Amino acid sequence: MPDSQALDLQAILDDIYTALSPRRGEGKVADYIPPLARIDPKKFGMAVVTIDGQVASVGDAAEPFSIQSISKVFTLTLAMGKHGENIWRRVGREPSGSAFNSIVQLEQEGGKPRNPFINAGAITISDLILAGHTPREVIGEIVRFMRYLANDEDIAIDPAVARSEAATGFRNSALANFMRSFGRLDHPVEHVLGVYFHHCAIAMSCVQLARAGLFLANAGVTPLSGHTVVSRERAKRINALMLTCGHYDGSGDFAYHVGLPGKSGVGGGILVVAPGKASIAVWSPGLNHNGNSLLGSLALEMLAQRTGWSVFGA
Ligand SMILES: NC(=O)CC[C@H](N)C(=O)O
Repeated sequence: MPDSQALDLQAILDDIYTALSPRRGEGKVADYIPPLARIDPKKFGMAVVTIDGQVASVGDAAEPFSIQSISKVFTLTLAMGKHGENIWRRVGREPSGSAFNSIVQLEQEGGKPRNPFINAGAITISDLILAGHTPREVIGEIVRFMRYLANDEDIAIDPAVARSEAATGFRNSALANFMRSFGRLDHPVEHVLGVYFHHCAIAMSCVQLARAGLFLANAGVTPLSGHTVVSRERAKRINALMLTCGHYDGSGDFAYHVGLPGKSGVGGGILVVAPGKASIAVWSPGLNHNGNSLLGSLALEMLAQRTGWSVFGA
């Protein structure tokens, strides 16, 4: 299999774009957050940024979209930075096998979420990063972290999406109150959800997202600045969680077809890490039955086949 230097990534992305063009609009756009329901279902963007600095992109790769649950990779990174391995007292690291917003398992398991990527787990992570801070400070910190990682000051929260999530987030509110009833949140539910809704409402383009994920592909060091974001060990662990839990109850299927650590969001984005090679982001708003981007998953399967980047072998 060729190394990434020898791959014509732009040609690969162009081929994927052409092959999937007739299928644009397939899947179901998330409609429980009203501003997401208004996004053109035919949007499609994809970007690959290699650790040695190559950038390839196609379609709507420069257009910001709501990153939603992809933000959970970055809040997990911040929480690990603040609390280290102690976070595992509060949240598990096993695939849930149930929907991203399920409440059933949470009751059976005493209010301890299965992993940091399902909604209950990410709400717990928001509670952890709130320690000693106001919601406003923490929200600012998360946005600054995204700007720093992507090396791009233009990244911001979409306030309409954040407001809408707060207005319609009955299920998330139920999850948070439920955990609080088990004594599993340290801060007021409104504060925790305020942080959670705002980080889900961050808007980024595929290019910005792929740049932000580079540290996970490069053993914890972002090649954009040369800074160490996390240790090599921690980067591996975050990738492991993305592989096993990043697509909710579709994580096994994603590993089977794509074979790379990835994290999806209901905005239709997916961030994928090819360790030692590249960071990849794709955006196509139509979702499959697990709430993961339908065409995005197909595009990544095609990319993994063409590049030989699967972590399970070329
Ligand atoms: N899967 C997702 O992207 C879900 C995130 C969304 N903000 C929610 O809480 O429902």
